Amino acid sequence: MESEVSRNPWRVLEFYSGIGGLRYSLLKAAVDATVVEAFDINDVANDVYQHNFGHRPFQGNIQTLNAADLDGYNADAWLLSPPCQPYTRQGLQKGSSDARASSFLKILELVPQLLRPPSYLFVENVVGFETSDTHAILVDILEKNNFVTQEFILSPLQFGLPYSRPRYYCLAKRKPLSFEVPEFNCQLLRTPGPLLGQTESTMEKELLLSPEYWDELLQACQPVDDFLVFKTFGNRKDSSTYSFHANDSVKSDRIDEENDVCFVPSSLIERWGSAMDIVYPHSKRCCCFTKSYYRYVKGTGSLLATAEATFQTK
Ligand SMILES: C[S@@+](CC[C@H](N)C(=O)[O-])C[C@H]1O[C@@H](n2cnc3c(N)ncnc32)[C@H](O)[C@@H]1O
Repeated sequence: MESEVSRNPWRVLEFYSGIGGLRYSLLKAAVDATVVEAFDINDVANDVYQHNFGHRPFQGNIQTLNAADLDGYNADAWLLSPPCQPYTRQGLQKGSSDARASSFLKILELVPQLLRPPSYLFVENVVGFETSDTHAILVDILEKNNFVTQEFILSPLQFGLPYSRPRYYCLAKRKPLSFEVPEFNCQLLRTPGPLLGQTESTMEKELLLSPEYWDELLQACQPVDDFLVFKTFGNRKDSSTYSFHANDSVKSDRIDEENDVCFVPSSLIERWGSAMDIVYPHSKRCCCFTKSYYRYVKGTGSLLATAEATFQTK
């Protein structure tokens, strides 16, 4: 992809920048690119982004941007990870009629008005987006504005990363740019092979349905520990288990600051049991951490415990 663009480094706009996941991906992809602006409405996310990258995103509603604003950045590539709540399988799946979809629809509507449209687009969302009316609008607008697309549903596990939730990705290039394997245009692909110029074979498609394929991926991927910033967690305890007593209070047990240990109190484990998704540094999978992390037992992410709590009676 890199050699196709005349300008280096690429000028990139990161919409819905959050804490900067897509910017990290850009770094990892080792593309010669510079993020000329990031946009997010949430000040806490922007604090984290600023901490991570030393640049504070433009703080405001993306819906207020107009074509002249976007042309002003003269960007080669747009990265977009719009809110996923309108499309999640657990949600109401209101799609484009959900107010949280409006800003993305507005950005798409601006594409035909641009004097300097981007050459590349990258869209990320949850599984469920691909069957939504917003998806139909995305594909229609891209096609009418000379973009070719390839779409994927991929799990980070397929790249050796301990995160098990598959995601929807759309890659778009403006003609005359093209994909290495154009036969995959306008298809929804489920293996990373086509990204590397390989075909998605019938055998691979069958493999995707087999639990053994996913088990093997789980075994082969890196542990969560490789991605933890605070490696000192739990170091001051000799063992990886952490003891506390039956009548210890729940509220203060979540993080033991003195010992730099995070754990889930066994009283909670006993109460909620298998409903809780607890992951440890050695785990080979986890699920998305949301802003309601730990406030609910289910659906707000895996709980990270750096030590296992053991239950003791006094
Ligand atoms: C799915 S998250 C993106 C996550 C991001 N890729 C990351 O790595 O953290 C969606 C983000 O869009 C932001 N957002 C939602 N609606 C917005 C709007 N209308 N204008 C600007 N930002 C918005 C939210 O604050 C949230 O950070």
